[in-house]
Amino acid sequence: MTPDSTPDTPAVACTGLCYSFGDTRAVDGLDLSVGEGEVFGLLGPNGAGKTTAIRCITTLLPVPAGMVRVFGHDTGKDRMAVRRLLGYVPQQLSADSGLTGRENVELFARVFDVPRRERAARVAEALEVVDLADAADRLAGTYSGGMVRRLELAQALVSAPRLLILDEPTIGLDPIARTGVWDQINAVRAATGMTVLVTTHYMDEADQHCDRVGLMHRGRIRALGTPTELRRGLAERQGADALPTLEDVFRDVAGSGLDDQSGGFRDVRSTRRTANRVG
Ligand SMILES: Nc1ncnc2c1ncn2[C@@H]1O[C@H](COP(=O)(O)OP(=O)(O)OP(=O)(O)O)[C@@H](O)[C@H]1O
Repeated sequence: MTPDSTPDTPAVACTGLCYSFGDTRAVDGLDLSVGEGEVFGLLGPNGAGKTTAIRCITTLLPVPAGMVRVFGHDTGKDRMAVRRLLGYVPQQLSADSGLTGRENVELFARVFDVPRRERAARVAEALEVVDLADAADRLAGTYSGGMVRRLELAQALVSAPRLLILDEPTIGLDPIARTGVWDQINAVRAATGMTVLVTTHYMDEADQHCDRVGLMHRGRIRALGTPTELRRGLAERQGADALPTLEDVFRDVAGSGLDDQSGGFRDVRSTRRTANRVG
């Protein structure tokens, strides 16, 4: 616990967060609270503002309007304290193909100030957790897309963060590799009680793995709850017998906006970005 936090202090609290790129209002008054120990899914189409919000939470972007706190620390005033508490797996490639898996994780251990004496053991442990111990001394450039994603997870985990933030961790992976990545995330969470904030386009994954989800559209959360609450809520509003899917819920919330310039759930843009990333 930090000096500013109590057992009820949320892992992440955004209040009225706004961020613009020129005339584009990427995040538009975002209110969000993620409880400690939750797996929270931030969902939405391309351009909804998910990555921008995540970058504000991770302190990579400033917070020009509103407030963001991580375990009670103001990201504007206490940037280093926030950074020490979190592990971040960005959409862009963060592993170096010219280094071995172990060397990649060692690099992160040094950057995140893992004490020198503990470093080798912590690196080995992180690689073991993501099931890469046997491949640890191979060049990352020889890894499959799923292995690269798991290596990036090990990089984020080596500093033993209290909050793990993953931006589209499974996009572009085949279904077996997607399951593998989620297995590792769930295993770590079960072992450590760590809070997980994840963005994804895959509604089925959010439904299966997230305790709560926030459906984001045009810079704001438009619906919030457990996947089952949101699906039951729509069934009641529609008087439907069968339970709708989360994707149905999102279409109901976002309406025709999904078909405009913001893109659709499976917009090719992100897939292409990831194909480049792991290629
Ligand atoms: N560096 C930038 N410069 C200008 N506009 C940007 C920049 N980054 C994002 N935007 C714009 O801000 C809006 C929100 O983008 P953001 O990447 O946060 O959305 P997203 O929900 O993460 O989408 P995706 O799923 O494609 O990653 C979009 O309209 C996008 O075009």
